[in-house]
Amino acid sequence: MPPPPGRPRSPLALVTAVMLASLVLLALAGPLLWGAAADRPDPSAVLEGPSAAHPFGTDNLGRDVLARVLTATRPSLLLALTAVLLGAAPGVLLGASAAVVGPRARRLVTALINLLLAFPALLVALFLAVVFGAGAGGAVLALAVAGVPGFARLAQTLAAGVAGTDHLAAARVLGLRRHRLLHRHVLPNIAEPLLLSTTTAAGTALVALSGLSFLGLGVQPPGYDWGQLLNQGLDRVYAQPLPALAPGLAVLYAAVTFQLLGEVLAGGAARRSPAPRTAPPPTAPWGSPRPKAGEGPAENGLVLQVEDLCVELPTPAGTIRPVRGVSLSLRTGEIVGLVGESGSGKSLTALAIADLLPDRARVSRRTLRLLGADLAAMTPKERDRRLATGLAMVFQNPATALNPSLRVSTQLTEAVRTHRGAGRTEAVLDASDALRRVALPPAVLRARPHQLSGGQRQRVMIAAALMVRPGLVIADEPTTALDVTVQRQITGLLSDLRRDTSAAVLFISHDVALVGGFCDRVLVMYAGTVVEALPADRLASDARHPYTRALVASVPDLTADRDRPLPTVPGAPPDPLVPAPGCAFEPRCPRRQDRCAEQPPPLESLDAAHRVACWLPLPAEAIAP
Ligand SMILES: Nc1ncnc2c1ncn2[C@@H]1O[C@H](COP(=O)(O)OP(=O)(O)OP(=O)(O)O)[C@@H](O)[C@H]1O
Repeated sequence: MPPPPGRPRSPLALVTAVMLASLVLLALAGPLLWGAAADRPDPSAVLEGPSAAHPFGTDNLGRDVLARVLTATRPSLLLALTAVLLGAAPGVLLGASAAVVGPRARRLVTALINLLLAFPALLVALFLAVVFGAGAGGAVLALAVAGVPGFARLAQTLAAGVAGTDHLAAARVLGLRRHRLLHRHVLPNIAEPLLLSTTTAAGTALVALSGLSFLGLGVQPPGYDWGQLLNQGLDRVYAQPLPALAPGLAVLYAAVTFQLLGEVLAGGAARRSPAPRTAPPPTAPWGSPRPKAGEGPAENGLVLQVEDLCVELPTPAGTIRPVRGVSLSLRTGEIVGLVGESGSGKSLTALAIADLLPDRARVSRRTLRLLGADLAAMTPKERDRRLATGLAMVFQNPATALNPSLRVSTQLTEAVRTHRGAGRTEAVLDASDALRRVALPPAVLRARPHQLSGGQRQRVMIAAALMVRPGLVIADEPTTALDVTVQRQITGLLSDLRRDTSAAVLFISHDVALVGGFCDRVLVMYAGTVVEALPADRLASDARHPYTRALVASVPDLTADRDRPLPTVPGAPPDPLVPAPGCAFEPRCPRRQDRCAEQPPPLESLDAAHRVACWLPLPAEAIAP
């Protein structure tokens, strides 16, 4: 338990360390030092009270009680720890599995845990101890089984937190199998709190085990543990309290030690802070060319084809339709921006394409083709495989998109090892090449995410995307959490990725200026639909939808009067629970007419490259250059 640098070791930690060390020493040395005295009967000193020779008296065979208590440290601790570990292992596996199994199995696991928790653990332990028969083995097994539901519930709750993280979503996109998701991504991230609980549970198990021995259900003579010594001492507790007090104090001492250990470990975990950050290196040019992207051939150059994508989500207030008939397509080597205000449905569109929406979401689409393959017609397994090899996601927050417990090398190599069957050395060489392409030194392979800056982490995410050689990269606000200089570096990297691998990039952002300067085409989303699609270089000068125009106008430029508030799109986005019968932008639109409130406008072509969904699009000449 090393304290964080510069912090004094707390007195509690010191006391705990001393208590723990004394217990360990006693457990190791007790039988050697006092074992003989503990087992040596002395008919001349039967049931004696405290004396200089026997500070805690003797038992009914004249054996020294103190020697027996000290010798019993080892079996008492070993049995308690065994019971905890035997209960924790299946409990944790059962609970944590809920984060990686399908919805039906998850419901089953939850129901099973709820059912098991309905029975009080102590009663279960007592009942099972009777069923298994009196003895140390039966008592340990009974306590282990009784402890399973508690560990399962704890692991389930902790794993639910990991289940919603971007790094698990990213690992799912990579198509990792369930057992790998479990032992690589879920268990390492819940290990710390589980360890803390196991420590405190060891104290509880010790008391419970002593209780069972005390009741005659645990360790049987000639073996003995603290509970059994307590039982023997209790017969004469009124006449001579010390023989009963000694094992009682030992149980208390060990239980308090485990409790304190849990407290100290928890305090240490809370204090542990990320390592100092280092500045990202400047963007370097790409190295040697990579093989072209994607596993399958793009159909007519089309990497992604989505038609009429709809998402429905049940919420406590009612069902919402945050994505309503989105159609989009991306060609090889194309960077397409998806822009819109917060809540317009950009992320849900991306998640629906990547099959990463929560189970309760209902998704429908007329067409969903990735690299020529019809995802909608595939079995879930085939779809997972196609998505894993054809699509890579780069998430907004690189801090959560990388698994904090794994080294960068593991995170980069696991997908290629899984899907391409690449050997470890080949995968590591590939990973170091991918890092070089995002201008990170190979030393980063040994780092854990918290040792990297935000920009470096996002580079690692892009390197991970490079590793699977995807045909399509979906980058969901990948630069939002980064400063402007690093933003430019990251968009530069994505451009290079497109150039060198021909991957198509769907770049999601609410930053119209960024998208206009970096993408080939832009799709503008409002209230779950695409309202305008046009070449990026025409965004600033040729947008025809009043909403797009308002978005563009809200971007400050260097000539903006700094004394005046920045322009915003007037009004608020519509309530997703109350869909408008007509154009969703109508209440905020300066050009609205009766028809706009009655009928939703279709997305119609203005020219070969420009489509707009508006009954009254702005005329070209009305727009300032
Ligand atoms: N898991 C969810 N459950 C219920 N509603 C959700 C869920 N995820 C998103 N929504 C709602 O769906 C709508 C669209 O959300 P989405 O995240 O796609 O928007 P966005 O355009 O990506 O916004 P942002 O730029 O803020 O990420 C919002 O109204 C949001 O509140």
